[in-house]
Amino acid sequence: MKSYLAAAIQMTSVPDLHKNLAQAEELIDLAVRRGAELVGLPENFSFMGEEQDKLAQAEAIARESEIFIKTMAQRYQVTLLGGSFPVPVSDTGRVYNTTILVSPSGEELTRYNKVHLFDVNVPDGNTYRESSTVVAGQQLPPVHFSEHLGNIGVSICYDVRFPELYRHLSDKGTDIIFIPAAFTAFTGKDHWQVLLQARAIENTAYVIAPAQTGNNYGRRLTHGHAVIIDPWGTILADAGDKPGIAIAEINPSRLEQVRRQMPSLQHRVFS
Ligand SMILES: O=C(O)CNC(=O)[C@H](CS)NC(=O)CCC(=O)C(=O)O
Repeated sequence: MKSYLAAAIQMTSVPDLHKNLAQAEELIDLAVRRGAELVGLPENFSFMGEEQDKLAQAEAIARESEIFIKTMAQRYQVTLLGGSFPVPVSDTGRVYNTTILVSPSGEELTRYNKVHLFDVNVPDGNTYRESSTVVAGQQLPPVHFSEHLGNIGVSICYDVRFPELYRHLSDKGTDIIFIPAAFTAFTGKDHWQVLLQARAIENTAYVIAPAQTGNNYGRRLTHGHAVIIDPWGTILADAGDKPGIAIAEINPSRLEQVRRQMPSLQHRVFS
């Protein structure tokens, strides 16, 4: 594993596929011009809108999102996480909430369907029923083993509240955890940073968390603050609340140093 720059992209995705893909390419271009070799897009990067609109356009969103991710990875010669996008599940009328990691040659390295669905009545009065349109994934997320970039584990948004998923990634040797998200503004202000730092600290791993921000559609407000966090829990970069990027160095000697200073993974009793 070498030292390199990684970027977490922050977007305000709207109910317009082509607008979102154009915004995503601009931000990938920015990240690459600043030297990033590993880049992540947020959850639902290619479409944020009413659930019924998303379902109606799911075939096109799925097809174009996947082509877009592979084309961008090749065009910009980066390893790219396609945050998440809907993928129709036959005979259900619903979709998976899916993320893929793609190599600079356009090859799919890993694929994961979000396991934990956001069915929550948020105290601000908004109700979320992700399971009404999304089929839950049935498999733990995969880890991609990379000689150059380190071992990369993936997850999506609401997963961040379930530490057992990350302990699984950690057991598989994960050095870098992706957590692309579209956190609500209401929960995000109190929980987002704390949860991300906890996942980084308890697994002594880097966390790369691309995010949605601002007013996506209707009354949907997302929290922003795409971040990159080091294995000590220090926030290395924060994209604030406007579309943009958080960019920071992923450094194997820092990883090794923190794992030496805080060997908690070696002190587990119940494993
Ligand atoms: O809403 C959309 O348009 C797209 N879908 C999402 O943004 C997903 C599923 S509803 N959001 C989350 O999982 C938020 C979790 C969260 O905010 C928390 O855990 O507090």
